[in-house]
Amino acid sequence: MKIRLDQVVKTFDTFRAVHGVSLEVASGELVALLGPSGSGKTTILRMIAGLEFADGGAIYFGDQDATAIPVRERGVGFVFQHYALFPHMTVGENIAFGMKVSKVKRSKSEIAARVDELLKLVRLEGLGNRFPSQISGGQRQRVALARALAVDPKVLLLDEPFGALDAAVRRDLRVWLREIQEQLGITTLFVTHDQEEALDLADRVVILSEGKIVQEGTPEEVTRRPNSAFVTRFLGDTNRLQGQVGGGQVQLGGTAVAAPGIRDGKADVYVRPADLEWAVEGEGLSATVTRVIDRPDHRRVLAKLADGTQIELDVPPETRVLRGDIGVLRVHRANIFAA
Ligand SMILES: Nc1ncnc2c1ncn2[C@@H]1O[C@H](COP(=O)(O)OP(=O)(O)OP(=O)(O)O)[C@@H](O)[C@H]1O
Repeated sequence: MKIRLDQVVKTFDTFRAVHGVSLEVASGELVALLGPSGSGKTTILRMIAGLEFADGGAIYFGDQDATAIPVRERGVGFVFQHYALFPHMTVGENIAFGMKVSKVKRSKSEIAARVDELLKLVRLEGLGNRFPSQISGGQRQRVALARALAVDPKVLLLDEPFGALDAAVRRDLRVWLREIQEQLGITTLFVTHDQEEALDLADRVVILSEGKIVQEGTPEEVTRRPNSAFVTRFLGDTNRLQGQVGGGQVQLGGTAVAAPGIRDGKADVYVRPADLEWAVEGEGLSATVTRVIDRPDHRRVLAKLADGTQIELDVPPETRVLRGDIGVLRVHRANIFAA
């Protein structure tokens, strides 16, 4: 099922939370809505589900205007971060709940067979008789997904479903969710404020700020070609340097970095920590190391340029670098915006 939003607007009292958002999610696609807190992600999802009404624009399910489709008939499965399971029901009963209240009548044995099938799909075979308090947080979110999938939704809406879980469990669940989504081919919208999660999971990422879409594209497009300083900063750690563009290049400490399509004049040059190289001598920006932080797969070096600018760069874990060392930084890649 394809979903299309056309110039959707939502205002709460006098506050406009969503400003004319247009968006298309192809059938079977997994799209992440990514943005800082308050950017309107949840409001957009709730409007698609029919839990909130748009006060401008339109939402289409396939070619049909969604306002004409009652919430229960939209065929939407929802999983929220805090969409608690019914605590007094077993895992199996939780999964069966939607089927029992659905307009589509199923026999007891049909429901039991479907519950078994879903338990297998979410890899919780044998746990059907446990209560939610007797399983882990990650397992509970898998039950929540099975419950959402029980009634064969055409669209799956996930609102920070792994938000409350620890980092390692989140990563496992991401891989698992992607596999299930591909297996079922179900159109999915996933809300998150976690860049890594969005980039890992999605076919396409839609970045929101203050109720507006500021960029959308594949993970590769948005990471390699962010269209603004906001997107560049939001997608990950970055350094900001001042530069002067001339003839399609910007000069940084004696090295030229390509600045295609940027008009001559002052520019902000954003450089990710991994796109800087540390050298003891040679051409580059002179810097003094102020701190070294060891991380599992690299060393993060904090350094100061001659003009006092603080810089962060990542070097391989075995690099010999100490606080107080003086060297040079070379820029390998940058995102440049006219200032
Ligand atoms: N029922 C409501 N009444 C008034 N304002 C609301 C209501 N729901 C949301 N808002 C406001 O609309 C804006 C967008 O909220 P929304 O929950 O959609 O953002 P979000 O991007 O999902 O944020 P988060 O990541 O924190 O969940 C916020 O400023 C929020 O305070």
